Amino acid sequence: MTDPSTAPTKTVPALPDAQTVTEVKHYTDRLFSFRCTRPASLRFRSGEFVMIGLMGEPHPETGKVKPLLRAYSIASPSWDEEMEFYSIKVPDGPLTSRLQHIKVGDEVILRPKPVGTLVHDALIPGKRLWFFATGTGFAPFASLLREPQTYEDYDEIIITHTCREVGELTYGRDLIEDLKSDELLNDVIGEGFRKKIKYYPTTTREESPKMGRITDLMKSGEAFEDLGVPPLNAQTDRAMICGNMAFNLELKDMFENYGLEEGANSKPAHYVVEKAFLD
Ligand SMILES: Cc1cc2nc3c(=O)[nH]c(=O)nc-3n(C[C@H](O)[C@H](O)[C@H](O)COP(=O)(O)OP(=O)(O)OC[C@H]3O[C@@H](n4cnc5c(N)ncnc54)[C@H](O)[C@@H]3O)c2cc1C
Repeated sequence: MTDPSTAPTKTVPALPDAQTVTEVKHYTDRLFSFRCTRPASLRFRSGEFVMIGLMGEPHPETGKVKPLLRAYSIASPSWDEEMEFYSIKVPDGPLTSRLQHIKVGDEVILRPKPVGTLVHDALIPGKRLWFFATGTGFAPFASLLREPQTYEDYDEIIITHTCREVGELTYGRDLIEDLKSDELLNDVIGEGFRKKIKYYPTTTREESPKMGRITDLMKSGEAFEDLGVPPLNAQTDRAMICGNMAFNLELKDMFENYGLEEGANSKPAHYVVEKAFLD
């Protein structure tokens, strides 16, 4: 029998950068959102992402545990007292197969080093701001839609969100509905801010009022007709893209044809792109 006083210790150390979960909402069997406490020292620009995660399993021999971290867009605006994230549930995904089971009071790891290109600083001034998202790519725009600067800088904000099924639009739809009663935006911008928002959700598989990929709907001109705006041009339009790789590349190609140039933090221009996930 092993003497407990000499057995190797397998205690899990206190979590570094631990934050406490304050709210969890599930939307579909593939999507959920959660809120957690915000590190006191964390400053970020709306639209940026951080690394978040959970501790991995202890190594069977050494007992050592390493954090399992993934990039996540911050879905809450820069002024929020808490942090919000909008997440996929990948059934066999190393992180999200576990993260999807978090509950209020649990701890998550949050590395307080925000980065990203989907920020106002990476765009030059314009009149109309477009957000193009697929799936969880809506997350950075959930942050920017609650950021007063978005409404200070632009006359019109158009948010397009393409998902396979109607239920996958719920997080974005609820958020835009809640903006109607957003007191901070009302106080800072005035009640006219609501009139600046145009929301254009589409589905590709399940039947909904507007079906189709946004790229196809733009190529045919249908999206512009529905929205009552002309196709994008470098004088008036600025855009942020956050979707899967194929979506990002197709839109980039279309934007170059419209005469828009890609911007970056170091060189602001007409549009910016970020991947919603790695592949
Ligand atoms: C800059 C950046 C920002 C990101 N922001 C978010 C975010 O706000 N919310 C979020 O859920 N994920 C986001 N991701 C993806 C995230 O980092 C993880 O990939 C995701 O949480 C799954 O982790 P996992 O360990 O369970 O599976 P992984 O091993 O990371 O992924 C397994 C597979 O699942 C698929 N997948 C991963 N993420 C997604 C996704 N979001 N939507 C659809 N399919 C996916 C991919 O095919 C991937 O190969 C972001 C990625 C990048 C690069």
